[in-house]
Amino acid sequence: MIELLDVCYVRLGTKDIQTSTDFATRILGLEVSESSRNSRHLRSDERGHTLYYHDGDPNDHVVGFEISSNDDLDSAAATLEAIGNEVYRGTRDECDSRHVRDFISFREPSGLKIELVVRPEVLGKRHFPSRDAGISGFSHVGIFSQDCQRDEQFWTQVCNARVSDRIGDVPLLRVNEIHHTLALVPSQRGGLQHINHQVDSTDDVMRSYHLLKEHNVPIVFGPGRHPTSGARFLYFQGPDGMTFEYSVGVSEVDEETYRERQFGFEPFSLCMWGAKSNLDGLEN
Ligand SMILES: CC(C)c1ccc(C(=O)O)c(O)c1O
Ligand SMILES: [Fe+2]
Repeated sequence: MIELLDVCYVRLGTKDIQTSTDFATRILGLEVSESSRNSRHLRSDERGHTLYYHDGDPNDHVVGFEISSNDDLDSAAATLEAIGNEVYRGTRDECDSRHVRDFISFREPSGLKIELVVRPEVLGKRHFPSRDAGISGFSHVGIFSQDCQRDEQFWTQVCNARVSDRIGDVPLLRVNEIHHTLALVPSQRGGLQHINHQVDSTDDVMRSYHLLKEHNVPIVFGPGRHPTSGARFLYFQGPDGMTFEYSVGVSEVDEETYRERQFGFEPFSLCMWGAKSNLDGLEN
């Protein structure tokens, strides 16, 4: 079994690196930690980077998950190969560009590229965001799934993720004590569905709501509150059609006593305040 410790970064191709950087810094509220002509590393917490933009195809999405050691990386590669996945081992240069000691990559069943990384870099220098969005860190991702039941099996049976809740057949999966680190969202395509950053307070969610509207950033869902994790949330659209979420108050799970819950596939399961969703794959 592969043991995922946490999600650690997202890598996105973009048609326009400058527009994406402006959005990430001036709107979303991240900090550029490294810059080259055709790439940007961006920080949201103590980690060296949690989002990476590079010149390239906007459909090129990668999600990195931390695992604990090189031994675990070797056994993850063997497990994945044994079930028919093609596994690629990162070169020294590729590891350096990710600021990790080692990584392997493969594609999950709906086709999204996943990197399993060992020892992602943390910086001693204090994170200093470019705008006061109140971000406390990168927290979870939504992944498009062509078959939620099949993909849930992969994440739970191969990667030891646990179901915290299901909304219909949409599972919210945890890999540690946080309510969820990934959500599978039904779609004909694969790739990333949304990128979540936690913020400090409901005031931060509401302040950003007004700022985003002033900047004509499309609001996709919210402000609202998820009955599943309990988080107050706001979803909005960034460059290349990517959806971002701010949320605050996600619950933690006691592994010994928690029992997964089944929510109906209906609007109030997504927002207990009654906001309507325009999220791709979850419109209501
Ligand atoms: C996948 C969807 C939109 C979803 C549902 C519930 C939560 C939560 O409980 O926090 C999310 O963060 C989601 O993104
Ligand atoms: Fe989310």
